[in-house]
Amino acid sequence: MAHGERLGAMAEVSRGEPALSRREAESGRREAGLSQGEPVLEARSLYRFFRAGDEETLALQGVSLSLSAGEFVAVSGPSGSGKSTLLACLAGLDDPDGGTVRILGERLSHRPEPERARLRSRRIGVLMQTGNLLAHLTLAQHIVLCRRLAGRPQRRRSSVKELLASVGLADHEHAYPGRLSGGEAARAGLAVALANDPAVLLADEPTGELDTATELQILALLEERRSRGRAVLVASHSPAVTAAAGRVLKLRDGKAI
Ligand SMILES: Nc1ncnc2c1ncn2[C@@H]1O[C@H](COP(=O)(O)OP(=O)(O)OP(=O)(O)O)[C@@H](O)[C@H]1O
Repeated sequence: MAHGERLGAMAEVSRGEPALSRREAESGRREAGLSQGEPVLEARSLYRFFRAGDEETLALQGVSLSLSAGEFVAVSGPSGSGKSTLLACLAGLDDPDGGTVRILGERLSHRPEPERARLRSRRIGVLMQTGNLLAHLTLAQHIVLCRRLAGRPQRRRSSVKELLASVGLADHEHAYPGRLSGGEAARAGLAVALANDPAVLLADEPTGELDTATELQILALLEERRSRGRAVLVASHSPAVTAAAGRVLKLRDGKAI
């Protein structure tokens, strides 16, 4: 069984629901307004330098990539190779010193922060290793807040529950992050990143602190996103992540190798 199929089967077991049929996957893509293979995120010749006194770090040196609907790509490379810097530029959390990032054809880089934030909130989900949740908000409040910030009209109240159920947290609508286990917090962070059903999910070491079983659960959920025609990019040191991805972008010293 191919790794993707194994992850799909795991998702099925973990949620007690059948794996997606081809028709369901196609309908997911249509809902998102994406066609299979359509370029969703494009980065051209990204450069990022950091200066501290006389020291200059060349964190990214001309990295290009294209991520399409229905793709799961891993970014791997040794510590300091530029993975987090790349993800931050792709998410519009940081601005590259050179090169461009486009999301669904619209330029994200070199725009004022409020415009980048607007595009990010509507089209990109961001998942980090930790720090995805605010201590004083329940999981339902996180999701409602993300939708409001994206200017989305409130959907049915049940849609919050459905989203939480999709990551196995149906009964945690009113839970605060402090009450969650590490695995639950990781899945809750994923639900929040998916609150606006983004075309692209960018995840930076999302499984770094998780045990193997929880890592596989998260990977199964990412694979399900991919199979629904969304794009997924994960920066990670984990061999399980690179094995789950359809393609791996390797970085060394800020360059794609
Ligand atoms: N804000 C910053 N100021 C100065 N240097 C930075 C900054 N952010 C990153 N760097 C440097 O840029 C290089 C790339 O860092 P980055 O965090 O992107 O690597 P990474 O591959 O994600 O590493 P890790 O796997 O350890 O998270 C490193 O040399 C790092 O020290």
